[in-house]
Amino acid sequence: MVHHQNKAIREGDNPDLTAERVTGTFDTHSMAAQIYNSEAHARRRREITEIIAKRPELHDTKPFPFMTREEKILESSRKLTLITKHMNEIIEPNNSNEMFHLNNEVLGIEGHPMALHGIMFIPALTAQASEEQQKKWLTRAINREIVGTYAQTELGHGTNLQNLETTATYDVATQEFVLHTPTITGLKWWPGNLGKSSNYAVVVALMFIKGKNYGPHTFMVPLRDEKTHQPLKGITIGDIGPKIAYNVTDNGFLGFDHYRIPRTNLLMRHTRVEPDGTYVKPPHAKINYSAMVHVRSHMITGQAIMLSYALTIATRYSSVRRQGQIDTTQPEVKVLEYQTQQHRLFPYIARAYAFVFAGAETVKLYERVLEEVATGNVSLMADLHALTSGLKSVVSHYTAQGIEQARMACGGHGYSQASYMSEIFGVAVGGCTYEGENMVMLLQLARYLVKSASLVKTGQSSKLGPLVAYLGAKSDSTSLIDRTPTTGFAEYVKTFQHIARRQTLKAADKFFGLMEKGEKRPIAWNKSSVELNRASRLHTRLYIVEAFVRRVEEVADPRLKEVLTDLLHLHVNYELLDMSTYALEDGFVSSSQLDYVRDQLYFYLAKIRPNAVSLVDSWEFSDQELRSVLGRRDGHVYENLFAWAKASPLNKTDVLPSVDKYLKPLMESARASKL
Ligand SMILES: CCCCC/C=C\C/C=C\C/C=C\CCC(=O)SCCNC(=O)CCNC(=O)[C@H](O)C(C)(C)COP(=O)(O)OP(=O)(O)OC[C@H]1O[C@@H](n2cnc3c(N)ncnc32)[C@H](O)[C@@H]1OP(=O)(O)O
Ligand SMILES: Cc1cc2nc3c(=O)[nH]c(=O)nc-3n(C[C@H](O)[C@H](O)[C@H](O)COP(=O)(O)OP(=O)(O)OC[C@H]3O[C@@H](n4cnc5c(N)ncnc54)[C@H](O)[C@@H]3O)c2cc1C
Repeated sequence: MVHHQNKAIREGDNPDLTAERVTGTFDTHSMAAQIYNSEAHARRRREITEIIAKRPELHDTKPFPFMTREEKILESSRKLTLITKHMNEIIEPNNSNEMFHLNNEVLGIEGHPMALHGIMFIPALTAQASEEQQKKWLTRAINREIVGTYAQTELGHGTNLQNLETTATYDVATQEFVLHTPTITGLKWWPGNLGKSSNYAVVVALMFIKGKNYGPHTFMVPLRDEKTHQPLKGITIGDIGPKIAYNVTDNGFLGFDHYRIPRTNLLMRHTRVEPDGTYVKPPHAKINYSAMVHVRSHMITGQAIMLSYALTIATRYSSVRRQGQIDTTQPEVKVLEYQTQQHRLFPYIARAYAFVFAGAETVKLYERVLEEVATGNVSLMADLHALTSGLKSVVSHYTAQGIEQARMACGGHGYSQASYMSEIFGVAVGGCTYEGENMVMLLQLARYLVKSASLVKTGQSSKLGPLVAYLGAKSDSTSLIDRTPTTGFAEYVKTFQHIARRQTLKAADKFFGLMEKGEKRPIAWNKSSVELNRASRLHTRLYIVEAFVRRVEEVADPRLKEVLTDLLHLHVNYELLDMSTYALEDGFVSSSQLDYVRDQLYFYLAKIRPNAVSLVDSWEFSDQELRSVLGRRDGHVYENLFAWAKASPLNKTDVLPSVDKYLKPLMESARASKL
């Protein structure tokens, strides 16, 4: 038996797809270890996939697109119950990476009744509840004795937390907080699983003590009776209705009518209210925003995975779809042979790898900050906030763009729900909004960049943190791309640094200049905000390139290193062309240098071509996880598209009741009137 580098090869597969896999130059299991950050985890993912494959009760009973929302929620609850019961037979206890994979395989990306329980409720309790409170609630939450969510956003306010309307007013006499929703716009609106599933929530409300507003604080709030699941008195609660996607999750609304909770339900790890109403300040004003930072840190990887779903589907399908000829004397080609198709897909494959490498670094930094904050050291919170704000915005933006490109690359069949592209897009694009609207989060990073620019301008560059140290460096007068015998990545990094530095300093100049001319700070900020956000994007894209370079430098296996180096070449050339306006503006890069960059790009599209399928196979998504007829591992697309269509609920009968009721009489009366 021949041992291929690509471990997805099986007998009986579509030969067009097998031919792609045979040309792969690297071991896909080893690449999976890069993607998932360790050989052990990549192996465990495969083991979990195998266990699930052998348990039909954990499989979808029919394709998701054929289910109603209610059916999907029922089906998801059934499987959630099973995996809760058999968790220890499938994954290692409390291993969040394994849990993430188990959920994606069994429950899928459309959410489930305990999605927010794991993503935000438990992280909020872990970071913000005191030890005593954790003893009371955290263990019960981890055991799934109670189900919770994170209720912050309201109908009228999501971004501007200072103007939330839900109030928590301390009553010294009873030592209780009184939660109240004063208006319709003060209703909590959007929290995942709030509508129907959760019986508790970490609620964010403005805290008032003796008439003074202390701003947003987090409270543990019971919402429903633990036995009957009926809403408790004083609570109005429900589902907000269907969304673009993610409809298995019951995003909800919630109102309070003078609803009382004990003083000790204020989450008190970092902040306290004494029985007499004395307020004890936290060590950092935004310490209670930790659940948001948790999601922002982890969603970089989550987004990379969704982008890779779409790219896996489109790249496999492009290898079995034959349409048209390049050489008219030859048979029809696989659509992946077209340079335009490669240009549509391969730069996004490179981005998906870049994002997952950046995501791994972010999670590491997050874990470090979490540990430090637990001991009272808040020094890295601002850096983490700036980094994750930029990354969540840039990565979710390009993920959505990439998924849409992948859908279009599948032609007509990409528009069918059999491709699953619309759901992947719908779920992923939510990431541009949740956890901070992208523009808003870029502006958060811009605050950090402007402060850093001030240090540079006042000769204090030595005080710059490592993520922005390049802002204080001196630039070469022109880029050395194509001017040195072997143009390496260092030249590209220097060019990206130059572009990001120039835009940051320019945007900061504009902002400070407007203030010097007499504009008030917030007005000057608003008038500079498009330029500021450009700086934030460039800074973040520089970080992503650097993370990619760091990873490639670490790789020892020469075959992996070669293909990852090819991907990195593709990435830096594509990125530079995409931001060439900035590079051309001050003549740092000339148009002849851009011609070189373009040639490099085409060279690497062609070089990557034989490895394209192996690069997407390396993500090791099972068919169950992808839920896409077009993206099937075996490449047998056409017969399965036909089977899928035949299974459509509309095809259960030959004549629909709507035809009997309306169309037949309509046609009959039209015919009769002609007589
Ligand atoms: C785990 C796996 C994940 C995979 C995910 C997969 C699928 C997920 C599916 C579904 C979605 C799941 C969850 C979504 C849940 C939500 O959406 S929860 C709601 C999220 N809401 C937001 O993100 C709101 C956005 N707004 C804000 O964060 C804040 O309002 C703000 C814009 C940051 C401003 O805050 P405010 O208190 O008004 O700030 P102020 O102007 O007073 O001060 C600004 C200074 O504060 C610093 N700062 C802000 N935040 C932080 C922070 N977190 N850490 C450190 N510092 C922070 C900021 O830098 C400013 O500092 P200056 O020094 O003054 O510049
Ligand atoms: C799928 C999904 C799941 C969610 N899950 C949860 C959840 O579990 N819990 C929860 O509490 N919330 C949740 N949310 C809510 C989400 O966090 C908010 O919708 C998000 O933070 C954006 O806030 P907003 O809706 O108020 O947008 P808005 O702030 O109203 O944004 C509208 C526009 O105004 C702009 N804008 C607003 N403020 C500024 C500013 N200061 N400067 C410049 N431009 C600005 C924005 O850029 C945007 O273009 C979820 C949302 C979605 C879509």
